[in-house]
Amino acid sequence: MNTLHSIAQLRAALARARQENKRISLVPTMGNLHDGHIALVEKARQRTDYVVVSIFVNPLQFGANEDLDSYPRTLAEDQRRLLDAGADLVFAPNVSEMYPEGMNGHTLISVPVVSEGLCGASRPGHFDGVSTVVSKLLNIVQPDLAIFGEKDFQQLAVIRKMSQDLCLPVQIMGEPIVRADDGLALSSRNGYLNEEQRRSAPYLYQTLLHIEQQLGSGRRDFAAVIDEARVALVEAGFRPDYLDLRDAETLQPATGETQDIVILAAVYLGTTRLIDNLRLNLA
Ligand SMILES: Nc1ncnc2c1ncn2[C@@H]1O[C@H](COP(=O)(O)OP(=O)(O)OP(=O)(O)O)[C@@H](O)[C@H]1O
Ligand SMILES: CC(C)(CO)[C@@H](O)C(=O)[O-]
Ligand code: BAL
Repeated sequence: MNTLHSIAQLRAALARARQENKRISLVPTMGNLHDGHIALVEKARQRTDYVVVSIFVNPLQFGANEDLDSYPRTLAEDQRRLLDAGADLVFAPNVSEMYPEGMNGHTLISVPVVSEGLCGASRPGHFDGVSTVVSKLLNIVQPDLAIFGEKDFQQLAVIRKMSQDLCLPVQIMGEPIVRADDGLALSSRNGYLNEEQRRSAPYLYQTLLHIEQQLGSGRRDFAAVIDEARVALVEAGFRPDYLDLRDAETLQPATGETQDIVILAAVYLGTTRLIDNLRLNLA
């Protein structure tokens, strides 16, 4: 397994794989890999012959007051995990390789509607940064398949729409959330939590399960169900950013008619922002 830092080297390596008629997949990440990332790599290995994992902490998707500088960068450990997981190639460019003329004035990909609201409202410009870097990575690697986690539910919806609207010749696949034994969705940012916060954190998923149970038992007063859950989160020490019921396909607010629902949440625990979601069918 090679780690390459330049686009030119990567393209040369991929040309060789293509000559051998290999089907290529891409798993885009920001590194600090955990079992959630490894599940994506394993799916990529099952589906394709040649797995590329990108590791790039993309400054374009971070807001001015966010954790770009403190985001964990653990390339050596990530390489060990990817070797064990059977990845073929790691692409770990630095910022100047991806943005040689800087980020000011760089072309932006902006996906309307689906990137507005939720994380898009709390993190202005975030999804333009994600869409832009993902489209660059897809153009650089030109994979047959690209795999993303459903933990970043809105991100996956944004990437699917971008890919469809721009006729990108790639299959976009989403993979289920991998959780710790206590239910907390794995995330690099869990590493920011102190011991006490880490003990409280699974309550977020328990809250989603409770909402699912309420809806499953027939409640349709969505606003009240959400308000009760929000109060419970606050009482448990969380600061909710959003907690919402959406149509899982369109991400528009769920109505009494919506069957395919996703409960979407972003909360702060101390200064750490956690996201999670749960999809359910009310048919
Ligand atoms: N627990 C998880 N289960 C499945 N996929 C995941 C999980 N966590 C992250 N992913 C996916 O891995 C890919 C890379 O995500 P990223 O490197 O940002 O990891 P992360 O742990 O979500 O980090 P962050 O804390 O920044 O959200 C994304 O497609 C993301 O949805
Ligand atoms: C898709 C991604 C790698 C783009 O930087 C990032 O948003 C992430 O890790 O989910
Ligand atoms: N996991 C999505 C990347 C981000 O939060 O910036």
